[in-house]
Amino acid sequence: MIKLHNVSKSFSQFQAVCSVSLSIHKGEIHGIIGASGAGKSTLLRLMNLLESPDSGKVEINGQTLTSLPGKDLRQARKSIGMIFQHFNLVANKTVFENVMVSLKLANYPKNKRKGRVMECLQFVGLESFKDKYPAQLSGGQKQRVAIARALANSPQVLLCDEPTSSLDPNTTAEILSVLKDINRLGVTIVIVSHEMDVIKSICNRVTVMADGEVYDTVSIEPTGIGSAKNTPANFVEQLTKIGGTGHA
Ligand SMILES: Nc1ncnc2c1ncn2[C@@H]1O[C@H](COP(=O)(O)OP(=O)(O)OP(=O)(O)O)[C@@H](O)[C@H]1O
Repeated sequence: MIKLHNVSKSFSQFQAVCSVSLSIHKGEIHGIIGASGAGKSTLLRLMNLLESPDSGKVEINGQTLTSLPGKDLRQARKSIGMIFQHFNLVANKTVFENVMVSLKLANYPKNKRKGRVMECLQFVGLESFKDKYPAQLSGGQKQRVAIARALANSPQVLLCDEPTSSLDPNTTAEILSVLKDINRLGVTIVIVSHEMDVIKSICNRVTVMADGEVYDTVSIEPTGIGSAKNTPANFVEQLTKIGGTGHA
């Protein structure tokens, strides 16, 4: 589904991602974990070319994103949604308008836009909040709007950058449950998180990063939302000890 081949990215002299090769399987929920500064967010942003790699190749669904001209890249990006830790909503637009932006940018058929926005808001349980502004919403509600916006163009992949790191445990569980529902629709999910319990509760496979490199990728049995309670101090070490189904 997503294939990275020897992908590298530097900022000035600093190499944030060093020759990473990784395959994300269709339909899985794939976690990326590692210490602060390990390169997790950069790696995620390389998957949709929000960061362009210095070298290497990024493939999605057999399409090599790194060799597509601008117009084709914009088209290919419609199949990749993304959500962020701080939601990135437009403050002076309503919930409805925030989701609409995504359809306008993708040139979605005009006569179907309103219906599609409402469908997406319904999916995340926020149709009655459509005329509110982001400042009138809780963190969890803001993330739901961001999810609705990311889903508007029916992506095949959803990239999630620390989607629950600003949320309390109950709201985290609610958002993870929405992500699980999205995955059941067939959407492949990649989730960057430093929260071990988040990774353990929903991911099928996990990639551990350290110093810009992939330390390991392991399969795990998701424990279920809300059931994993530990947040170990040394999560990289802990993760490699998870008694899952072994190397992937
Ligand atoms: N746009 C940028 N300009 C300069 N340096 C950057 C940029 N983006 C990331 N970096 C650096 O690259 C390294 C990896 O950053 P990245 O955000 O990918 O790590 P991370 O594992 O997601 O960390 P965290 O968990 O703290 O968010 C860091 O040292 C960071 O300072």
